[in-house]
This record gives sequence, structure tokens and C-alpha cells, in this order.
Amino acid sequence: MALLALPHLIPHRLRRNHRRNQCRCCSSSATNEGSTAVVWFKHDLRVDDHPGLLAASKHSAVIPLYVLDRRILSRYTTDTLELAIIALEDLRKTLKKQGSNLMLRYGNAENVIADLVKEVRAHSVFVEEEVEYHLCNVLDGVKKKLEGVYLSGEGKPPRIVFWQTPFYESQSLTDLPQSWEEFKKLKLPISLPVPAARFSSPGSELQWGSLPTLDDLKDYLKESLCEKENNWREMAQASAERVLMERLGNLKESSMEPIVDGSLGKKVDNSAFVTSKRDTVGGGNETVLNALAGYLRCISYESGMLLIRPGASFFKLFGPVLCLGIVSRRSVHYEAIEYEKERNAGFISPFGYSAATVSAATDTVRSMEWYYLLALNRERIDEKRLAIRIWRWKGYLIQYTVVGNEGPAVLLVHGFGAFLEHYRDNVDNIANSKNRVWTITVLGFGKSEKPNIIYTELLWAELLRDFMIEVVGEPAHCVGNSIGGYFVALMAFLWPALVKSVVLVNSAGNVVPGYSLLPISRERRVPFGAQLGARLLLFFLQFNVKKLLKDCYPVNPARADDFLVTEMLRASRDPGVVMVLESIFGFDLSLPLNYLLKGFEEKTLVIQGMKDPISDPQKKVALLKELCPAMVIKQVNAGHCPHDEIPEEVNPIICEWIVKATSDDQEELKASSSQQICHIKEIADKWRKKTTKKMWRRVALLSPMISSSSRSLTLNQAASGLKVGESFATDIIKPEERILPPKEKAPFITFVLGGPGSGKGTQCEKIVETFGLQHLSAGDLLRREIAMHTENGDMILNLIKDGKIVPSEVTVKLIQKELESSDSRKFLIDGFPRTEENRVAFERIIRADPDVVLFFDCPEEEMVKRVLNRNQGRIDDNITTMKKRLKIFNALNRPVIDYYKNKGKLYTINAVGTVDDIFQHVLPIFNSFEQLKESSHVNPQSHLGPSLVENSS
Ligand SMILES: Nc1ncnc2c1ncn2[C@@H]1O[C@H](COP(=O)(O)OP(=O)(O)O)[C@@H](O)[C@H]1O
Ligand SMILES: O=c1ccn([C@@H]2O[C@H](COP(=O)(O)OP(=O)(O)O)[C@@H](O)[C@H]2O)c(=O)[nH]1
Repeated sequence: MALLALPHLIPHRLRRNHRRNQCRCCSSSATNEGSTAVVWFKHDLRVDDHPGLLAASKHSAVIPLYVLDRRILSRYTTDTLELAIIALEDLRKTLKKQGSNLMLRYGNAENVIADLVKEVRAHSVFVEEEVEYHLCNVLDGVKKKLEGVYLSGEGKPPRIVFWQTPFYESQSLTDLPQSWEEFKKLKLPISLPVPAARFSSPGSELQWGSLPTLDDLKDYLKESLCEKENNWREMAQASAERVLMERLGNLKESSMEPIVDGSLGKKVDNSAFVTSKRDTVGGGNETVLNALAGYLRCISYESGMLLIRPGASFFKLFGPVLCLGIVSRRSVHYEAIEYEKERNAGFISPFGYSAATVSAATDTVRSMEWYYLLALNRERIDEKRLAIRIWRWKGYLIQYTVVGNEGPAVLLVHGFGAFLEHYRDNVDNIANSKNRVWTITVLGFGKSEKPNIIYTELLWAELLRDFMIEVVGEPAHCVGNSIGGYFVALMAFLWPALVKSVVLVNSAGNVVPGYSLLPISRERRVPFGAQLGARLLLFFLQFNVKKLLKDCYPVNPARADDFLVTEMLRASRDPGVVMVLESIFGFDLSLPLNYLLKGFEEKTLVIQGMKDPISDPQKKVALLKELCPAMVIKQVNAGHCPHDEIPEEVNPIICEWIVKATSDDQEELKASSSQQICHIKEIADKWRKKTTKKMWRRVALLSPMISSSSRSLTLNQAASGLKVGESFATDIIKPEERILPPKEKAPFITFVLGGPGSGKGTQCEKIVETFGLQHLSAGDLLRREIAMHTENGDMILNLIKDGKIVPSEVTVKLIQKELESSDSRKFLIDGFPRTEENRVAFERIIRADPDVVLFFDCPEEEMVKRVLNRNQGRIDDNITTMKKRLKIFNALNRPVIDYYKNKGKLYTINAVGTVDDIFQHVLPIFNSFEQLKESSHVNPQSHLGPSLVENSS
């Protein structure tokens, strides 16, 4: 990229002091005497123009906090992590200059913040509002957790204050037109940045934490992910271009570096650049603002970028720091306009700005703000189902949906000019056939962002790859219409591990007999004349959209309805749309479908509308039949978009295909599992003959199938896939020769049972304090899955909401992970097993028995009262769910209690009374176990009352 020289170090601040407005949320001058506020930084790593900090400064003391939360950081590229570290270092320095500091704490935000709030007795937590789905959930989690935090002497929990940096001065940001044209007509004034806040730090000694290095962070993030997740993330490190070259065997000839997520390279000393290529600005707020001042004044800089595309320079340079909030969008706008005024003696021409850099900066931040507002105001197509979610990809806002709780994952990708709503009559239908369906509006279309970049088929393939990795999280059956079909085929070619099967619905791309590779052009520039071409094309499309759409629906033109036309027109007026259209002139679809899907044919379904006006369907089908005989081809009576024109016909085809492809997949899996199991069996037989138990551990560690933390589970899953779980477990590997080797000493396990609200958790806390056991609450582990949006998160949420029991395999797997990763040998497993099936699964998978089973016996009315007062914001703590939970407890948990009673392991404790009284009855039970006394923190005296504790042995 030809970048002209931007001054490395801007020697003095070119910016003037400017008038700053007052933050609306904090215009009152009243201070909150004696109170402490926590300001939680996420994507607002600055002090300048920070309304949250300003509002918090009304408190007597402010604690600026950054939480190193894996759920947030794991979505960053390596470059972004590096930029964030630089910004955090700077933020800390700036705060220190003011006599404050930046606190850095590791962990889940809800726990870190709740603990800090208790520690410093904070009254308020300030946090910037979010639009991204996973971040909104993190924020929700924090809010709920804080609702349950009561500080002694305080009547109410600490309040959480959500703040924004409003770009436009508007009473309501949630009631704005959805069309850019209409929005511009409002001529909303752009708000001014607020001044940096001054505030005091709390007097007490606090642990501020140290700044991590990039390697620290990478290790920290790696730890939290399983092997598959780490492998997938690795996959995302290399750009599509690089993988393509590798696949085509061209890599040696090209000396290219990964274009997506290479490391930043060497920071250019004494400059605002963080890359040796000098194409990314980084640093703290002051550095970035100075770089901006330099950029604006270096007009030749932007004209140098004209070679690529006018206006593209700004996002390239400043996009990453804007996404981390090191500078706010409105500060950028303010600086650009001030500079424009400076050039023109205070005058702003109504005909446009005199400096190309000012246009580039203002256009970019206005465009970013527009897509932010669309995200904020996202509608629901159907109130009940298609709730739009937002995902951020490389800083761009992308819309998507997910429907369905069970079954295989399915991804639907639309065609050129369309959006996720083009699958309006497919999503629910496919989900109702027991599938989980994700639909995405890809970058540049619908209401997803349309940044000023060069759009290529490889960029879109990368977007889909990252969506699969970050959002879907497992391989999916990928359906694509038109150009979406080509993207999907490209993804299957480049990253086959992500794709279970491919469904091409009137896909773009050729089918070429005797194809031999042509060199792929690496230089992606906008072809000469593309800009003009795109403008003319846009004009033509806008004018003819209705007719063109109807032509694509020859059998059922009524389906080309006002909804589609209006949304296409709306999107066609969005900022940035011309750049997307330019891509039509620059696409490279030269790799034919039959080449891309070689080896994948058996996993490919082609649905071809035979009345497609855009291509020659007869020819395409004939060629596919000839060249890819293993593909399944369904010819249907429809035009270019059969899924939307005749959904009633296409949906069953897709659903049947998924069932078939999934069972084929399982057959394959079974075959490979059975091979692996045979292999393990062979090893097992061999070893059984000549080795001792101790050696089994080595077998377990050596076997690729049972490597990693979930050895026995993987084995079990494979076995149950073969429906020989029991026989495999008992016949081939006897318990005493188990693959999961016993640790030196069997762990001490306590199951804590009792109805909902019987006080299990409360007593567990006291047991932990006294005897140092590790507490594993099954309910908490499941709720953590929900909060972390793991693949089972949605399913668990739905079950918990309904008071139902989560499948044993899921819960036991979570418990197993905790047991295996813990150094402790003494566990309190709280709220588990809930059912006999849970119990059997635990015994089968973990191969351990509890030493003690506590049962907190509590009358129903008392449990109801406690649960309804629990006030932890739990979704299931309401009377309707509570009734269901009690029913389920009586029906399913009682048999477990009886089982342990018969085994003589049950200790029944009357759970009515004060917490301390009840604990007095727990103490002697644990006291009677020598191994627990070792680490007991107190020397508890027995006050065992025979009427209160009953051991059934
Ligand atoms: N002995 C007790 N008396 C009154 N309230 C209690 C007692 N033990 C616990 N609680 C309260 O009842 C609610 C439920 O207790 P918790 O330990 O969360 O139950 P469980 O784990 O069984 O669902 C909590 O709000 C807790 O503070
Ligand atoms: O082993 C378990 C533990 C919990 N749950 C689910 O998690 C909910 C809450 O359980 P928890 O132990 O957290 O709360 P309690 O019901 O004991 O108050 C239950 O109603 C179940 O829906 C489950 O399915 N399996």
C-alpha cells in the first residue's frame, strides 16, 4: 500500500484548546458526598470525552477498572490485543498523573465487579452501553449480579449507570428513521466532546494489578478454550488469501504475509504508528489525537490513498483505535471540522470540505455512527422469533439471527443485494425441523455496515469463517443463494473443517470441464472506471429494482413484494453502498464450483431454480451432472431465489438433506470412532496383559483420542455413538482398568442435595470456609454456559427457564472439566445429581462415588419464600417456574435421595432455622472425616442434635 509520510512524531500539539460541552447526564453540580463509584472501561479506553467518567466524578472517589474478561478479549485479534495493551498502559499513566490509577483485574466481569463493589463499598458502577449481543449479555450478567449485592448498612444494591457518547444531539436515539436519506433530512446537530474529568481516588490501599504482556494475555485466553476452540482460532490467523495460495500450491511464489491477523510488526519508535507498514495508528488518547491532527493537515496523505480509494485512508489508520474507544467518534468529527474552519477563516462551505482528509475523517465517523444507530434500533421482523443480534467483525457491525434450540447447526447466506430477511420464510421452518439456524447479513448489505474498503470474495469468505468460529462455534450445514453460494463453496474449499455440508441455491460461479489452474491475481485494486460504473449501476438498480426483482421470481412474482423492494431501496441509500457495488467489477469468481467442491461432492446439494433469468440453468445442471455426479441435484420450478419464491417446496428439500447429511456424517464418525476404539482396544488388550494399573495412565495420555482434559468423556461419547457404551465400558475396559486413571488418592466427594431454595448454596459457603473443600455448583456451572454463550448456552437457558433438568452428559461434562482442572482433592458438588439418570451418568463418566451425601430437608412453603426473596436476578426464581421445580424435585430427586439412603451415605439435615444453627448440624458430619480435618480452618465442636441430623447408615 502506498502511504505517504505522515509525520512520525507530531512535535507539538497542533490542536487548539476547544470549548467543550457539558455532559447531559452530569450537568448537575451536586456531588455524592462520601460515595464511591467504579468506572468499568471496555471500549472506551480514554479519559478525554468520557461522559461516564465525568458523571462518576461527582462521587467522592472514583475507581477506574478494566476487567480482563476472557469473553471479551477472546474476540480480539492479536493486533487488537496489542493495541489494547498499549492503550491501557497509556490510560494508566494518564490516570496516575491525576493521582488516580487504572485497576486491572482478571476474571468474569460480574464476579470481578461484584467483589470490587463489596471491597470498596461502591454505590455506583458506570459502564458504556453496548450493541453487540455477547457484550450485552455480559452487561446483563453484571447488572443482575449487582442487584443481588447488598452492602451492610445500605438499603439497596449499588446502581449500575449505562452511559453513551451521543454523536448527534437528539432527545431519543431509539426513535430515528431507518433510512439514511430520511435521517439526513433531520439535520441533527453533532454534539461536542466533553472535557476530561477530574476526580479523586479512594484513600484505602487497593490492589491495582499489573499490566499484562501480549504473551500473558494470549496464554490466559488459550487456557480458557478447549483444544478445538484453540485450533479454530488458529485457523482464523491466516488470511483467506494465504490459505488459498496454499491450497493452490502457489505459496512459495508469493512472499505475502497474512493480511488479516498478522502481528502488528515493529512499532515505529517515536511515532503514532504501531505497524512497520505505517498504516495503523495506536497509542493513548493524546497520541491518537495528535496523529489525527497530523493526518488532517497532511492533505497529500489522503490523495496518496486515492490510488486505493478516496476516503479509505482514514478507517485504515484510525479504525482500530476508534473501535477501542481510544478516541471518540465525535472528537474526531470535532477536530476535523475545527481544522476545516482554520483553513477557511472560520467558514464551512455548504458545498463540501476543502480538504480531502477532512471529508475522509467526517464521512467515516458519520458512517460508523449511522450503522451504530441501525444496530441500536434493530427491529424484530417477527416479535416472537427473529430477534436481530449484532456481532462485531474487525470493528464492523454485522446483523444476524439464530433460531432453534436443538439439532444440527445450519447457516443461511443470502445473495448480492439481499440480507438475512431474504430467508424470512425458511428460518423458522428449518428450525422447526429440529435444527439450529443462523442467518447473517454479510458486510456491505442490508443493515450491516458498509465500510470504505475493497470488497472481494475472499473478504466475504473470511467473514463467514470468523462468524462460524466466533458465533456458531461448530461446523454447520451451509446454505448459500447466488453469490452467497459461492462464498459457502469457497469456505468449504478453504476451511473444510467448518462445513458439514453445502447447499447451493442457484449459486453464482461457473462449472468448467477440464479446468486447469490459472494464476490468481493478488493485487486487488478497484479497476479503472469501477467507481463511475458503480454509480451508474446503483442508479439503474434503484430505478428498476421492482422489475428486476419480479424477473427473479418468474413463477411467483407476488413474492417479490413491497417488503423486499423497500428494504433493498433502503439499503441502496446507505452510506458506502457505492463501494460495495464497485466490487462487482472486481470479483474474482474464476475458481469454478466443481474445482472448489472437489472431494466435497457427496456433501453437496444443488437446488436449482430452472427458470433463473440470470444464468443458464439447463447448462449448469447438465455440466454438474457430468462433472460432479456425486452431488445431489434438485431442479425446481422457480427463478433465481427458489428458497423465497417457493419456500414450501425448498424447505423440505433442505431439511431432508440435513437429516441425510447428518446421518452420513455420523456414519463416518462412527466408522472413524470404531476404528479408533478398535485401536484403543488393541492397545488396551496388549497393555492389560503386561502392565500394571499405573501404566494405564500412559496409555490414556498417549492416545490421541483421549488426550486433553476430557479423556473418559470422549471415549464415552464415541462409545455411545456406537450404542455400545455400556458393553464397551464394562467388557473392554473394566472399571479397575479405566482409561481415566485414579489420581494418587481418590478425591473426597460430597453431593449436596435439597429442593430449590433449601439453602444448599448458603451452607456450602460455610463448609468451604471451614473445611476448604472446593465448591462446584452444578447450577452455577450451567448458568456460566449461558452467560458465555457456549454451544449449549441457549439450550440450557430454555431448560432452566422451565425448571427442567439439563441433559446429564452436559452437566457431567462440566463437572468433569472442573474436577480435572482442579488441584483440590475435596469437592462439594452442589445441586447434583438431580435425577437417577444424572447419578448413573456421573458414575459412568467420572467413575467415582460420593463419600457423603447431604440432604437439606426443607418444607415447600419455606423454600418458595426463600427463592422468591433470593433476589439474584435468576430467571427461574419466579413462582411459575418454582412450582415446576418443586414438582420435578419431588418426582426426580427423591429417588436419588432414597438411593443414597439405602447405601448408608445420606445425612439428612433439617434445613429450617438460622444459617448458623443449621451449620452446627453440618459440622460434625465433616468433622468425622480425618482427611477433612487436615485443612479445617477452625476446630469445630460438635453440637449434633439427633432430631436435626439423621444418618441413614
Ligand atoms: N436458614 C436460612 N434461613 C433463611 N433464609 C435462608 C437460609 N438459608 C438460606 N437462606 C436464603 O434462602 C435463599 C436460598 O438459599 P440458597 O442457599 O441459594 O438455596 P439453594 O442453593 O438451595 O437453591 C437465599 O436467598 C439465602 O440467603
Ligand atoms: O445438575 C443440575 C443442576 C441444575 N440444573 C438446572 O439448574 C436449575 C437451577 O439449579 P440450582 O442448583 O442452581 O438452583 P436451585 O434449584 O437448587 O435453587 C435447575 O432448576 C435445573 O433447571 C440441572 O438441570 N442439572
